[in-house]
Amino acid sequence: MSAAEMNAAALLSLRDVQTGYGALQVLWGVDLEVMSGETVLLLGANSAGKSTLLRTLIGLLPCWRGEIAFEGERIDRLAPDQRIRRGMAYMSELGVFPTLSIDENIALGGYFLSDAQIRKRKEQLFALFPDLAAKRRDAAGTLSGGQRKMLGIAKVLISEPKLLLMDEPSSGLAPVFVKQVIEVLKTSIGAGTALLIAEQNVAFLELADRGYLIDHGKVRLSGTRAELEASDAVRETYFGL
Ligand SMILES: Nc1ncnc2c1ncn2[C@@H]1O[C@H](COP(=O)(O)OP(=O)(O)OP(=O)(O)O)[C@@H](O)[C@H]1O
Repeated sequence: MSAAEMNAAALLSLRDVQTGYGALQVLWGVDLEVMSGETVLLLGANSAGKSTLLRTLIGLLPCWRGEIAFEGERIDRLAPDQRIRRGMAYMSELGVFPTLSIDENIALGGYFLSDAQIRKRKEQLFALFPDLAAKRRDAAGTLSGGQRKMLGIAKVLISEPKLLLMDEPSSGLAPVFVKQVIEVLKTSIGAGTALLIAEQNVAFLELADRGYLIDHGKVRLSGTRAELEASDAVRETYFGL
């Protein structure tokens, strides 16, 4: 069965995805789905393969075997920009260009939109992120770690993606900023945007409809938020219990 046939209603559907770096195989056959508007958490210990999976989904790494379908169509041979034009967006752990201004960083996220669309979306985003609006001409490198994450989020939201892939939005942040990022994601993500978030921080479970636990490049467990919260495997991975 192809990835698209597995669940025709899924926004994103993966079947037997395998990849790695040179001789090192990291993903060993991942099956996963994200439905429209859903928030899905990708949990897993260090080196489990979460970042590798997100890079493969956006096309920064080739898919060695298996299939990736987006809105029912194979995308695993498309270049990243073609995937972005179809409605995917990717926020890496770094997220922003420190030497460019806040304004320029946000505009970059919408590089394929018209100037008029960029202007309109920027004003909507600045209304959502007043801290960024106040500093819009300043270099992104002058922002605090928490504000940089907000900018990274604003930058990927400008294109109003159907699916936003986020790699560890909590990385490098103090707990107080992690809470802020979670709040911003709650309030700024529209119903039309599905999220797939790779995280080590279980606090993100509060955002999730469902999640997957990745272990050594395979899905060890999947379930609803409540099922993951109650899971011994998740507890073992995150709290060593
Ligand atoms: N550019 C690379 N070249 C070679 N090996 C890599 C590269 N990036 C990651 N790896 C290896 O791939 C494996 C999975 O790493 P990955 O970054 O996907 O894990 P992760 O689950 O995202 O972990 P973390 O939470 O620590 O980022 C690790 O063994 C890592 O050393």
